[in-house]
Amino acid sequence: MQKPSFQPYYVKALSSEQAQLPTWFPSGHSEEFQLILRKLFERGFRLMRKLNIQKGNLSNISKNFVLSNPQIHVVMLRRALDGSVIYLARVGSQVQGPSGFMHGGATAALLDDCVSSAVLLSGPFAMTVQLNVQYRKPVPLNSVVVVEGYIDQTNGRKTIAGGKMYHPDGALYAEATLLFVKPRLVEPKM
Ligand SMILES: CCCCCCCCCC(=O)SCCNC(=O)CCNC(=O)[C@H](O)C(C)(C)COP(=O)(O)OP(=O)(O)OC[C@H]1O[C@@H](n2cnc3c(N)ncnc32)[C@H](O)[C@@H]1OP(=O)(O)O
Repeated sequence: MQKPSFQPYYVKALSSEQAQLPTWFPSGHSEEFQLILRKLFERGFRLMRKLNIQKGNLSNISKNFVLSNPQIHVVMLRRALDGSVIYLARVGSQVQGPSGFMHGGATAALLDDCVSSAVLLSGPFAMTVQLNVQYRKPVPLNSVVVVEGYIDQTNGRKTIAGGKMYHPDGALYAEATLLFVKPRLVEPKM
């Protein structure tokens, strides 16, 4: 397998498999998972080029319902330019809502998680208080999606942010607007 011709990206796999990706493709993962990653990268990078992502950087990742879900393999990247976050995700067969398609709640959770990552990696702890999802096209099960999360504006304790979920070829599956609030009193540990 050839590396894509442009670097540098630093990526880390987040999945039920605990092993981390080395700088590039993993050796410790199952063949099936490596194949999934390759497909993700091949198709996802085309879109990332379009989105002008220059550097991916990941740290301080905590496991949660989405990122530790064995049915949702996520590779996460952070765009150095503006701190937006990209999730390349493969949705498994059990994340079903309508027959053959992804559950809308899972779509919302994936969008929330990706946008929350952008918010959390950019500033102080804040929680989602509003999430509005527009579902544009059904997402097939066992497919790869690209999710982008970005911050629109921060005003005091409030942050307005947005997220989009695409087919790797660029077709829009869903988009969301979110409001985050930095809690007044408690700062829960992530
Ligand atoms: C890399 C790792 C990635 C990890 C990703 C994890 C993703 C997880 C994302 C989530 O799912 S978070 C979980 C779901 N969210 C919650 O459970 C939040 C529940 N809400 C709360 O706990 C409280 O609302 C909160 C602590 C966030 C705020 O309470 P506070 O008492 O600190 O604030 P307050 O009630 O004074 O509100 C502050 C401002 O926000 C406004 N506000 C609060 N809730 C609002 C709301 N729902 N809609 C609109 N505005 C709201 C409120 O009106 C006010 O505006 P003003 O300052 O202008 O007066």
